[in-house]
Amino acid sequence: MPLRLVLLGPPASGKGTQGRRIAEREGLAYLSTGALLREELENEGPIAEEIRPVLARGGYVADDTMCRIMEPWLASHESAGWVLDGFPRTAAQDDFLGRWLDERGQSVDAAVALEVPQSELLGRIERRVECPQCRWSGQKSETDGGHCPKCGAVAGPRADDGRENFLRRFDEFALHALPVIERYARREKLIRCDATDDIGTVADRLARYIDSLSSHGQEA
Ligand SMILES: Nc1ncnc2c1ncn2[C@@H]1O[C@H](COP(=O)(O)OP(=O)(O)O)[C@@H](O)[C@H]1O
Repeated sequence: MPLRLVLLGPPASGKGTQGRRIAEREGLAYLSTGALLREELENEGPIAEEIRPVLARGGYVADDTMCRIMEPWLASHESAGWVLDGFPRTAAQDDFLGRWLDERGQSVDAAVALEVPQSELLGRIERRVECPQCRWSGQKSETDGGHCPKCGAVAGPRADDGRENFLRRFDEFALHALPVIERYARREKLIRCDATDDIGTVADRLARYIDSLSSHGQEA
């Protein structure tokens, strides 16, 4: 059975960095909804006007819109394993995902909650850059003199990574996404992972959790 994972955690907790590593290691597809939305903005796609003010103020995009975006992606990855970074972020999105998978006899195998104190997150946000070409994202210190380590394009700060925007996103996380984390805890599908250490240490920790998932069902 392909592995289906969701990554949960506050802004800058490392969902993108760790999500890509997990996907690469396990041979899974990876989707960042945040990157998808930023691409939509840059390409002036059909929902660009709707989402522009929402992203600018650090709010969450409407559930209906998010589910409409997710449906074709899920459909085109129906028989694949995947790592979702940024979805579901609300109870309604979690209901949608659960229904969609259930109709196909599938389910989320585990949710990984990356835990980092808020004081550390703010520092990470201030140092974060993203590549406009391949959407690699990481700390400025990981770039090659400002160039993306993956494709070489010039990486720069995200427009939504100011302090005020971060604080609003953090509030949205506490209000909407924490209850989703609690849902997975009640379903006994939650892996809580201390994500304060360096990238390699957190990646090794996650790899151990995921290995034990694959070999013992959900008993990680
Ligand atoms: N599932 C979602 N539901 C609502 N809004 C979303 C969702 N995924 C992404 N977004 C929007 O995209 C923004 C950026 O997301 P992301 O790149 O994951 O950054 P972060 O996790 O640092 O907030 C969010 O602040 C929100 O406005």
